[in-house]
Amino acid sequence: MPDLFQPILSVKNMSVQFPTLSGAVTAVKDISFDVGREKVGIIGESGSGKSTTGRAIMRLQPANARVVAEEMRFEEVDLLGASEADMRAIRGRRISMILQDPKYSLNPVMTVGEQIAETVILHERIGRRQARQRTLAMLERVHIRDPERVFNLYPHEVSGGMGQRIMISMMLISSPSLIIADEPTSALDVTVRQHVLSILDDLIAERDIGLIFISHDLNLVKSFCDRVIIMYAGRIVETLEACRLNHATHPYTRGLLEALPSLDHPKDRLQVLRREASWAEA
Ligand SMILES: Nc1ncnc2c1ncn2[C@@H]1O[C@H](COP(=O)(O)OP(=O)(O)OP(=O)(O)O)[C@@H](O)[C@H]1O
Repeated sequence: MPDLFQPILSVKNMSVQFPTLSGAVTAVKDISFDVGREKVGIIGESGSGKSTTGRAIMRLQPANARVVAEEMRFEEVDLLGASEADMRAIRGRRISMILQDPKYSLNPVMTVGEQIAETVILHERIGRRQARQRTLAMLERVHIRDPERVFNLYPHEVSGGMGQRIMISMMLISSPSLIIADEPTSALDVTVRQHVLSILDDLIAERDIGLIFISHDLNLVKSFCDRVIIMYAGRIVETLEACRLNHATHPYTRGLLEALPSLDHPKDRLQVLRREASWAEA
């Protein structure tokens, strides 16, 4: 039985810089956080450094990016010192990433079933017949009603919601301990989104997986995650239990909460979000 409170991932004082023609851009500034077997949301407006954080953990940042940290540890692995071969063994097998649009993550010229089966064959070195059985079972697990038929479909033949369920099955079939989901449902409409999220929720609870859920949707993160990290201009300004989000003290988080539309208390005008340069400083 895994220790639910033991961090799977520990990041200490991580910064990420990109050289640009007009000088270095520090996209992530000195951030520290842990993730256990829990759902941690990372929230912040566009450009606040959420995706850069996710990619740096996977070591998938562009070649010119500079990542520095005091520590980046995933289970027993020192992510800072790991070789590219070590990372290839970790990506997809022990840490998986679910991105916004399955269209761009799935191979367009392979059926979805073949792609999932390939993943199992690659990671577990099992035979084709066994991989096919595992794939069909996993498709069923993400509530795909006719897995034999869906196995033979190409990515362009599936809807957005089904595509995302296929991605989830592909990312979970190798039983990772950490999943990084970057805006996984923002391309879906509300009812499909709820369905996809409840499937993801069941699977990660059943397997004690840690989840980093990157989003700009405060309401969604509030209801779906256990803890929320709020980023502003590359910094973590506040970390809270999701159920305590309404008691947030940082003025940026308060601004985000106050900008949410509410049916109970309709507002004539939405507030303009307050921003201060000092929040992005140490
Ligand atoms: N390859 C790059 N070169 C230069 N700057 C970059 C690069 N990638 C990201 N940045 C900059 O880093 C900052 C953080 O970007 P990032 O994509 O992590 O933000 P984000 O919070 O995920 O935003 P969004 O919600 O729009 O995806 C931005 O200012 C962005 O312009």
